[in-house]
Amino acid sequence: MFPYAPFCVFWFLDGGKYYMKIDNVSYRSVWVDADDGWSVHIFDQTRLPWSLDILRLTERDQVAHAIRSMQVRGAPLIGAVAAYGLALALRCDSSDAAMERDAALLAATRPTAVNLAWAIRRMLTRLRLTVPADRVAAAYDEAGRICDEDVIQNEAIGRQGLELIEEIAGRRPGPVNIMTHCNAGWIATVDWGTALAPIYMAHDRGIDVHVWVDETRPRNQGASLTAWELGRHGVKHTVIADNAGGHLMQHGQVDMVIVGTDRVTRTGDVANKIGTYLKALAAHDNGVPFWVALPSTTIDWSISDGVKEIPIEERSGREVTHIQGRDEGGAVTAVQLVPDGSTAANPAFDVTPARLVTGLITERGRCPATADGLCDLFPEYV
Ligand SMILES: CSC[C@@H](O)[C@@H](O)C(=O)COP(=O)(O)O
Repeated sequence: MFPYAPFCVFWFLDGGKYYMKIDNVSYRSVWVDADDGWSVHIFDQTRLPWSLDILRLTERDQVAHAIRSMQVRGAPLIGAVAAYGLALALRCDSSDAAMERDAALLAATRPTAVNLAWAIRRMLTRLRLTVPADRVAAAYDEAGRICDEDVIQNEAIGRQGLELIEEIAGRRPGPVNIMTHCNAGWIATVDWGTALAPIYMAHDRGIDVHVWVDETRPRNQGASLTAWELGRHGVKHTVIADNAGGHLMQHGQVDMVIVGTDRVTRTGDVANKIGTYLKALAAHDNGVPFWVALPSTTIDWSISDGVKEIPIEERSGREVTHIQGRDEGGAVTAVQLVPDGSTAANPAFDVTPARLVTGLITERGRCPATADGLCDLFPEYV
């Protein structure tokens, strides 16, 4: 068995079909192999920005491992990859019992991003109505639809957010300075991204945008993924220590903040990567607009109190005690930051209360982070 293919540009898609381009080759963040028609491909995000490796996933357990270890990450993308994981599992056993077991296993790989549970639920809704003999084909079809819809939604989010950037750019000369936290770009979704989609659109339309990229300790998704994405696309950006945000806001160097999210309550509370709450507090204190970009698949309509009800993932303390980087010889290595014997706590997400959120940018439009605001855009869920 040869589950991992080294990076090679074998998945060439007709130019311009997808937004994400790496060295002029168009990609999505997850795809089914064109030759065998069933194996699932992702970029190994634990290797970025140092190396661009494609992983070929052929079994349920490889998918579960990829999600847990954050080879794939970002709320919409883990939902899409888990959907394909169920398709892979059904290739081995498409009985009712196996399907329910495999779905539960995949849904439990990470707790906070609600897109994961949503995608598995959606797969089961269709597959429970499908006879076992037809389930594999139905599963690939449904996973493909989830991916296609994610792309459409993110592009729409981009258009909605673009209006905000255009409005700032029209007010005065000079760059529009946008701060973001973690990575909510195309590598966190199937394509486009959520928080970064408006930024890419603004850049492509010739608007002068500059992004303050929070490094996003402990796993540094900002420094390693957002900076990489923006750099590939030619978007001006500056990586900052997470603690620098408040200072920059106090000195008028931030026009707006846009972040993604892993789960939004029906009342507009926002769970996102740890540290987002502190950015929202600083933005509130300095009158800086704080926007959250999300597809509706990230809304958890069943809960109202984010602080009490959103499960917060606790990850290994080693992500705090150690840091990975490239040494001067070019080797990627991890080094210890803390004294021997010091322990570390690592809550991976926090909740920003709705009162600190200027508004939500969704595929259906922008709205206040309130139950009424969400209800106006998505009346069918209420
Ligand atoms: C479009 S991705 C939105 C969020 O999922 C993102 O901001 C985030 O917090 C990702 O966390 P991660 O732990 O890297 O999966």
